[in-house]
Amino acid sequence: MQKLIEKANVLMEALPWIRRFYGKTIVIKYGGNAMVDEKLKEGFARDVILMKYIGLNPVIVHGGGPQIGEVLDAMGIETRFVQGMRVTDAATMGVVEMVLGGKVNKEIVANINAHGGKAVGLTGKDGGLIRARKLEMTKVNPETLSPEIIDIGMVGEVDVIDPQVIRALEANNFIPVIAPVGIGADGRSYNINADLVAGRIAGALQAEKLILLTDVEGVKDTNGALISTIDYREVPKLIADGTLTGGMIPKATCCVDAVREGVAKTHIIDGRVEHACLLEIFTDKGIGTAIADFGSNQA
Ligand SMILES: Nc1ncnc2c1ncn2[C@@H]1O[C@H](COP(=O)(O)OP(=O)(O)O)[C@@H](O)[C@H]1O
Ligand SMILES: CC(=O)N[C@@H](CCC(=O)OP(=O)(O)O)C(=O)O
Repeated sequence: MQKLIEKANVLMEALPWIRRFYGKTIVIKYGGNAMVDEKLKEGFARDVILMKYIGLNPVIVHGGGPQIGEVLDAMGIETRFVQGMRVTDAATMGVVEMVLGGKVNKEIVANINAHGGKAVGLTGKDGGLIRARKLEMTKVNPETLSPEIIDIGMVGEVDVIDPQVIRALEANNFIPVIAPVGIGADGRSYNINADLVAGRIAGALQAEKLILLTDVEGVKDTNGALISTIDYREVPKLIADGTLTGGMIPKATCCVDAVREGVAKTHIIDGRVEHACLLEIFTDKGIGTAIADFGSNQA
């Protein structure tokens, strides 16, 4: 009997959060282990469906860097990254679009639908969702010490998000699943980092939350301890002092941008944990690192 009461208590813990987030949009960047491990994949699909059934509006933006890498390898096409971005020539762009917009996107859609949801897959081309422009990347020349533009091909950044197609899907109870491929004013496809797309979509939708799933517990301090909350104004300092490095820099920066655009709270959480999204949204303590406006006097 006690066990049953404990189960009821767990459900009751969720009640204030369900009330608070009812009708609200939650943008989730899906990637890493959560997208390859069978058990985690199933758990993610069920989490998203549960969210939808209790009245939240989940919007999924997915990555797929490793999956693109595998296909490029099999085709004998070399790939390299500059400042975390894949150098994307015409042949690579073809593979990116095929893998992200095709295989990866449809697998996620099929997984959600197999568990009772109604997901619809899109790329940024559908409904004019993601208007992109070429990413101008600069690098400091070590000899002249002046910044130089380096050409990394068809890598884009988000110019404008037109959320109309997402609103139309939400209104009809569909779950949008978005591949990070945009279209330029020139009609060409652009390969965009998935975290950046998730951040801008969250901003355009004025989402309640942006959740980035990754393969670490969250943001850690220099001793390796998890930092549970970070005021968004502190992020530049954490980058400058070397607490945040590598792939965590664009993630945290995209959280800061989303907060600036009006997203109430952003989270970097561990996608290796089963039901990570539910634990973040519906429990009092949550998991991972929250980046938001916690007030400027917070450490
Ligand atoms: N302060 C930090 N806390 C946690 N991870 C960090 C930190 N600084 C750098 N990292 C690195 O950032 C990585 C996450 O970024 P990335 O590999 O790009 O994630 P993903 O592939 O999930 O998009 C972690 O695996 C870790 O190596
Ligand atoms: C420009 C650029 O690097 N685009 C990424 C898009 C996919 C992505 O972001 O996937 P992850 O989230 O799994 O890294 C790429 O080509 O890998």
